[in-house]
Amino acid sequence: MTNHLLEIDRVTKRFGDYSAVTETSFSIERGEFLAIMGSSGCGKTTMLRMLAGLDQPTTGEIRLDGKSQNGLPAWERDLPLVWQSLALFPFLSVLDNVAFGLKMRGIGKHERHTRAQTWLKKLELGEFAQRNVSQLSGGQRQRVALARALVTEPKVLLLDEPLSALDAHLSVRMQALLRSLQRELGITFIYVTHSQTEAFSMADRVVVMSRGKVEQIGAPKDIYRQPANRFVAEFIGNVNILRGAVETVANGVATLHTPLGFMTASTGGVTARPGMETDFFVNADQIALGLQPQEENQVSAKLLSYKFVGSMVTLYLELPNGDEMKVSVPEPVYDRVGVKIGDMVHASWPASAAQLFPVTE
Ligand SMILES: Nc1ncnc2c1ncn2[C@@H]1O[C@H](COP(=O)(O)OP(=O)(O)OP(=O)(O)O)[C@@H](O)[C@H]1O
Repeated sequence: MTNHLLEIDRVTKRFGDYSAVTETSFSIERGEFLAIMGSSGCGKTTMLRMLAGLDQPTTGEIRLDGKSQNGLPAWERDLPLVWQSLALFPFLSVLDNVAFGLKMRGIGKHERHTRAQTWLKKLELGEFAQRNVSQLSGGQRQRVALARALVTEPKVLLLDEPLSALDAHLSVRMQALLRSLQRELGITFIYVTHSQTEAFSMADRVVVMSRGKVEQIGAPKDIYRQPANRFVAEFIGNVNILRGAVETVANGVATLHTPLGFMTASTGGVTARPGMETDFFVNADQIALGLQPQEENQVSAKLLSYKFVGSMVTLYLELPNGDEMKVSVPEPVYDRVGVKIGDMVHASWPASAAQLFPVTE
């Protein structure tokens, strides 16, 4: 007997010659909020459709509570996986769209309308209850679809980009709401998104996919701080990737010979051998800026541009070898350093801010 709610076991889905999902394995726990994240066309929706029983794997197996679901259509499963879909009923009011699932369960009109109203209010849609869905904006429709999926309080809810049409403020509010509802109701959420902010702010674990394959699975913090490879590091985007040849290794720290001079980096458990060429990453928000170097690894670089990202400032520096380096600092630090475009500045970081990628052979 297994404790996993869902197991995806070496699943491949081909459309003709094209492999949309390739040899993918991972599991989902009961009550977990799992986000599947990746760029357009990487196979997220295909994976969700297979979990829902709307598509069948070409090879491999999907197990629910240890039982194979291969060949079983959605409606024959012991545990229905509710799919949050944007396809609302155009001939029904907003209220009746949301109450529809309750009507199908034989719940009386008064109760289903009261429950539908409660969910509409939670999703900030109370005033639209009597409207026709054709009179709603894209973002309002998305929230009606969410209310319709949540009103029946399913055990497992599959969500495909449910907040993509919302503006930034509303999206942040809805993220907080979804997260607290998911915890409160104990629903297992499988949530497909291309948005790192959504995935990282809500999910217990994130699956990062690329070209039909899983690149990394882990808690948001682990993916952010310990990207498994170059793809994840570039996709998550808050690191700099450097390359060097290992000179020495001692106490979990490698000294590397790089085009920018000698640098140190944590091995992160990788067996690094002298002479080995390897990529390593430096976290952009662990780099100190100043007129003098403050940490053991340092480069002097020219400020090319900067941008404000919330309360942080991201600075783009030109390194002596022509490469670019990104540095994120809190706004007061940026003000204190007082560097202007075209100025030279020292960027420095400790070995603990840098780490080798696992070697893929
Ligand atoms: N029915 C189909 N027939 C042929 N190819 C398909 C079919 N469905 C999906 N694909 C292809 O499989 C790949 C994965 O598609 P999928 O919809 O899973 O991507 P996605 O990660 O959800 O992308 P997006 O973020 O753009 O929605 C794409 O290249 C797509 O063109």
